[in-house]
Amino acid sequence: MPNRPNRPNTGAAPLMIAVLGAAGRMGSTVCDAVQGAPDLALGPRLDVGDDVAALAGRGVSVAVDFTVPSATEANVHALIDAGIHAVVGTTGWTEDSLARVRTHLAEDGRGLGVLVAPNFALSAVLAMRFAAQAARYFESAEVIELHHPNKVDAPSGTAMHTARAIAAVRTQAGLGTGPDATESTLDGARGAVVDGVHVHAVRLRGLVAHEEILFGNPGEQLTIRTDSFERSSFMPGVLLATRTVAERPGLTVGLDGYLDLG
Ligand SMILES: NC(=O)C1=CN([C@@H]2O[C@H](COP(=O)(O)OP(=O)(O)OC[C@H]3O[C@@H](n4cnc5c(N)ncnc54)[C@H](O)[C@@H]3O)[C@@H](O)[C@H]2O)C=CC1
Ligand SMILES: O=C(O)C1=N[C@H](C(=O)O)C[C@H](O)C1
Repeated sequence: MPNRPNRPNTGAAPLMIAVLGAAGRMGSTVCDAVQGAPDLALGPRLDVGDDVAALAGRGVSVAVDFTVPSATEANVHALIDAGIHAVVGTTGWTEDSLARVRTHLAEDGRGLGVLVAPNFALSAVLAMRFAAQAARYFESAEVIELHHPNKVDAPSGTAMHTARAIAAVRTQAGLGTGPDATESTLDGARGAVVDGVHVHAVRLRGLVAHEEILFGNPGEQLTIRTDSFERSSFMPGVLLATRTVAERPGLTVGLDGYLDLG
C-alpha cells in the first residue's frame, strides 16, 4: 500500500498464515498472495467441514477468513479460543455479532487482534472515507453497489458500511432523511433502506465489485465511485492486515483503522 509501507515482517521466521474459505474465489487468491510474500508462509488451508479448533498449537499466527456470512462469526470465536489473530473479509457482520467478538477478546485477555473489514481495496476504503466526509453537505445521498452474479448477499457489506457511516454523519449534522416524494411503488423499487439511506444492488455478469455513492443538492451532484476489476485489488490490504493485526489488540472494524488516513 503506498500510504503505509507494506513492510515485511523482519522476525527470524515467516509469519504462518492459515486461510479459511481457501477453496473460494477470495480464499484461493489470498493463498496465492501469501505464497508470493517472502515474509509470510502459507499454513493450513481450511474450507467447509474443516475444524477451526484444530489449528491450535500448529504455529499459525494469523488466520484470514473469506467464508460465508453464516459461518464467519463462529470461525472468529474458534480462532480466539485457539489463540490466533484474525483478519476477516467475510460480510454479514452486525453490531451484535461485532459486540460478541469484542467481549470475547476482552475476556480472553491475551491481547489478540481481530480485524473485520468490509472491503480491502484501497479505492473502496478511500471512497467510504470520502463519502463520510461529504455526507454533511448534501440534502440527498444514495448508494448503488454493483457485483458479479455469484455473490450470495445483498446489499454488499461495503454498501452497508458506507450507508451506516453516511447516516451517522447526517444524524450528527441534524439532517433528516433525504427529500423523496414517492408515495407508492412496486416493492423494492427504491432499494433497501439502511439507517435511512437508500441502497440499490445490481448483479451483472462481467462485474467484480463496484460502488457509486451519489450526493445531491439543488443544481449540483457529487458522485464517488470505486471499481475493483480484479480480486488482486484486495490483496495489498489483506497482506497489510496480516502483518499488522498482532500489533492491534482488540477488535478493529474497517481497514482504515490500520491506515494513516488523517
Ligand atoms: N472484504 C473484502 O475486501 C471482500 C470481501 N468479500 C466477501 O468474502 C466472502 C467470500 O467471498 P467469495 O470468496 O467470493 O465467496 P466464495 O463462495 O467463492 O467462497 C467462500 C468459500 O467459503 C467456504 N466455506 C463455506 N462455509 C465455510 C466454513 N464454515 N468454513 C470454512 N469455509 C467455508 C466455501 O466452501 C467457499 O469455498 C463473502 O462474504 C464476500 O462478500 C469478497 C471480496 C472482497
Ligand atoms: O462478494 C464480493 O465479491 C465482495 N464482497 C464484499 C462486500 O460485500 O462488500 C467486498 C467487495 O464488494 C466484493
